[in-house]
Amino acid sequence: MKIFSKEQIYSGDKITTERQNISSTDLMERAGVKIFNWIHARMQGAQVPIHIFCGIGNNGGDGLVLTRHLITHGYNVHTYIINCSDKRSKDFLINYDRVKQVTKTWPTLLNCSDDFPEIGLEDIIVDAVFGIGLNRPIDEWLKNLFKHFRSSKAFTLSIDIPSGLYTDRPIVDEDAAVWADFTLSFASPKLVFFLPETAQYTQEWMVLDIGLDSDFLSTTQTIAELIGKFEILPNYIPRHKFSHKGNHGLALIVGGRYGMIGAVTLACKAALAAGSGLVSAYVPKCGYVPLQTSFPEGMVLTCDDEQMITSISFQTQPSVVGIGIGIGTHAKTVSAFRAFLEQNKSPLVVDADGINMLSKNKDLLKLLPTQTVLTPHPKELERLIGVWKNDFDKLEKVKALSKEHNVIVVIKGANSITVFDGKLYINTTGNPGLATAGSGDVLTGIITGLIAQGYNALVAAIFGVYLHGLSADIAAFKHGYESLIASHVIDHLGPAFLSLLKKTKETEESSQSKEK
Ligand SMILES: NC(=O)C1=CN([C@@H]2O[C@H](COP(=O)(O)OP(=O)(O)OC[C@H]3O[C@@H](n4cnc5c(N)ncnc54)[C@H](OP(=O)(O)O)[C@@H]3O)[C@@H](O)[C@H]2O)[C@@H](O)CC1
Ligand SMILES: Nc1ncnc2c1ncn2[C@@H]1O[C@H](COP(=O)(O)OP(=O)(O)O)[C@@H](O)[C@H]1O
Ligand SMILES: [K+]
Repeated sequence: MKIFSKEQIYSGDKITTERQNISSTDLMERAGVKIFNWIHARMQGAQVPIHIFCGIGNNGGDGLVLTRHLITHGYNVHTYIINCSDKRSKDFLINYDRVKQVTKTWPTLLNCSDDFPEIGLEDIIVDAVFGIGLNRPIDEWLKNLFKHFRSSKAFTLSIDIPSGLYTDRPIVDEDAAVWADFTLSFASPKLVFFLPETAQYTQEWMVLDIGLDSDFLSTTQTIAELIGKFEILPNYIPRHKFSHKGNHGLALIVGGRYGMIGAVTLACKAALAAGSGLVSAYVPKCGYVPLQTSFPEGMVLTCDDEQMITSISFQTQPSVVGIGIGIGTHAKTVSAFRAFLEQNKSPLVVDADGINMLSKNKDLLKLLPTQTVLTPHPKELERLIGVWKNDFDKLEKVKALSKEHNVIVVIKGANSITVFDGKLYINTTGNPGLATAGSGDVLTGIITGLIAQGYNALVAAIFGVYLHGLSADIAAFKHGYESLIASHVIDHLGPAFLSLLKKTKETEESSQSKEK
């Protein structure tokens, strides 16, 4: 699903009204009706007090359309206008007048020094204060209003975006935005729903289709895309009946040191379970017996050193090399890594200490083949790009690194983001059960295994992150978040592939889906 920028949404609005020959008021009516339908389907006329807080722009206008339809359907509605500015949008004013036609009770005007209305625990708050048009910090009174929402503990539904959040900037203060239970967003979810500093402001979200021009929707290139099942499926490469292991590549995992052989084992197993035809490990000698014992499907190559990798040389030509897991950053290992990069001809996936070595020896970045996949966790990323001021700054820094060295960077975490060529691919699978030792090693193995069998590096990174999360989601049903361990993610890769290919509704990967 595309994630449009604020500018793109405004232009989509304009194009739609022109091409469909409708007014902006008509489009607002559509938006408000969609929200009404969503509420009505769930509330079925229940007389729970609904408090609708409207700003004076078009987000407030949406709130007023909703007010009118709720009133005409007999709901218990209390509408408030946040009267902090003299400017009112045209469609706000039109809908303000239209409310008059359905009730004798005018919305309550809240001047920005007034007391707040009482909100009961069982009531519902609709937040239509600001949408994507917020353009400056909000004042103290508004912050206190948002705090009042929060302390009421009433269910809070935000329209389009939790008020107070910008689409393209961080907020400085957690009281400066509404903490929504649910957000109904128009046209596309907003990027801030997926970033660590702002995701907390909405627990759940859904996109409402308001019939924007279909050409606009399909041809507009966005800088961010949400990756779900329907983005992944077209990239899936089916197996041929007569294929043999030689058709599905050789993945080589290079890493490990004394005490860190388990990480390599996890990555190797994951590469095989992701579909690589053959998998080899390249480890120090101490890894030979454990790997041969615990990973009978694999081959094991060793360097001369017992405890750590001091040279990397092998006779085979792997389809891809996954390097860095548990490898350490000893000077001898750095030299071996440098020598390897100078003559390497295979595509690369670099993780963990591989990334740490790149961070400490930035000249090595120049030796990476194009479209190398880097999979840093937040600390590794910080070593690589430096401290960031906020999520937006982080994304810019990663884009710059990716562009300069022509590499694909997977920013790991909840909603991992794969960055390449200025574009962000935001993952929708995965759960906090993945916050466990070794889950990153499994991810590296999966991506390496996908490249081995012929997926291009960008697809492998996006698909690998998706599959890793999906497998963890399936495994979490059995094991719960706490008991989920990295091996379970490998064990459930099979069910993850199957669920991806199954055509039933139950395979929908997330409740956060586009409206049907
Ligand atoms: N296709 C779609 O997606 C559709 C979108 N629609 C809806 O339109 C929404 C966007 O509407 P919008 O452009 O009127 O902006 P909105 O967010 O209502 O706020 C602007 C007002 O707030 C004010 N203001 C700003 N900052 C402030 C501050 N800190 N403190 C105080 N005031 C502040 C600002 O004042 P000004 O800068 O003019 O002085 C202005 O008056 C969008 O989110 C969606 O809900 C649908 O109706 C139809 C289809
Ligand atoms: N809360 C979370 N929700 C979803 N995925 C998560 C969460 N926490 C961690 N992950 C995923 O788990 C993996 C952890 O990787 P990493 O920190 O490198 O682990 P390790 O070094 O132990 O192998 C990443 O793929 C990350 O995206
Ligand atoms: K809002």
